[in-house]
Amino acid sequence: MRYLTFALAKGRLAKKTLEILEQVGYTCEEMKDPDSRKLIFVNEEQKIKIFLAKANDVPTYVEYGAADIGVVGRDTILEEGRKLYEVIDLGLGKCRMCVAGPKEAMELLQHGELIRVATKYPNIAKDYFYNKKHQTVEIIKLNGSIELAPIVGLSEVIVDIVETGSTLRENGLDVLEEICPLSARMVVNQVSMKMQHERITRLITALREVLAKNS
Ligand SMILES: Nc1ncnc2c1ncn2[C@@H]1O[C@H](COP(=O)(O)OP(=O)(O)OP(=O)(O)O)[C@@H](O)[C@H]1O
Ligand SMILES: O=P(O)(O)OC[C@H]1O[C@H](OP(=O)(O)OP(=O)(O)O)[C@H](O)[C@@H]1O
Repeated sequence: MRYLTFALAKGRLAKKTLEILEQVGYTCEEMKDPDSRKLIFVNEEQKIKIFLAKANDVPTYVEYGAADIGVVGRDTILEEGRKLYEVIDLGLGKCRMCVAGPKEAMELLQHGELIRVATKYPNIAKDYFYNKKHQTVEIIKLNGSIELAPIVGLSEVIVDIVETGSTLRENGLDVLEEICPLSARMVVNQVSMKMQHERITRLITALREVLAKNS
């Protein structure tokens, strides 16, 4: 039997993803060693390999077939726009993609003014403003602490993830528009879906049962 290779997003989603995989019977004890610098883990008996990668890179590994399966936030899937099958919503890491800013910026949005939008997600922001709202904006790509941008005058609004809303609140910003809900998804390489169809289908069914039991 061929190995089934998983690419998981490291960071926030990793621990819970591993717990869910464990519930469907896939385990990698070695991964639990916090001091390990090893990048890929193999379970010879179960014929699986698991590696953790930077979230943005997970769709790339899956599209090219370096991983058969990936687990990553929907934000990353939308931003990367890779060719893959999104097969299951794992319900982890629930949050929302929003346009946010100071209250006063609402008027600029409503009047379709040429505003500056700072974001870690330029493709999602472009799709939202250009295709859905037909509003011309200037997109400014940042890599973190996005909420700073309207405070220091880099942009009028931001497009970013909102979970509890505390970061916005503590910085005097508000959600101005909601773009879409987000959560972690399992994605599958298009060729693997055909070549390992039975095994992947069995995994999806087992995951559905675990998620139903957990809910
Ligand atoms: N409060 C939150 N902030 C950011 N991401 C969240 C939050 N809640 C859930 N998520 C989900 O968790 C995923 C991973 O978040 P994480 O912060 O670990 O990665 P990242 O933002 O890509 O990492 P980095 O800070 O290295 O750029 C996000 O892509 C998103 O789907
Ligand atoms: O609604 P909240 O619960 O406050 O969560 C949202 C915040 O968390 C994320 O930032 P992250 O912690 O990933 O740091 P970053 O700004 O460096 O990306 C996101 O970009 C928001 O800033």
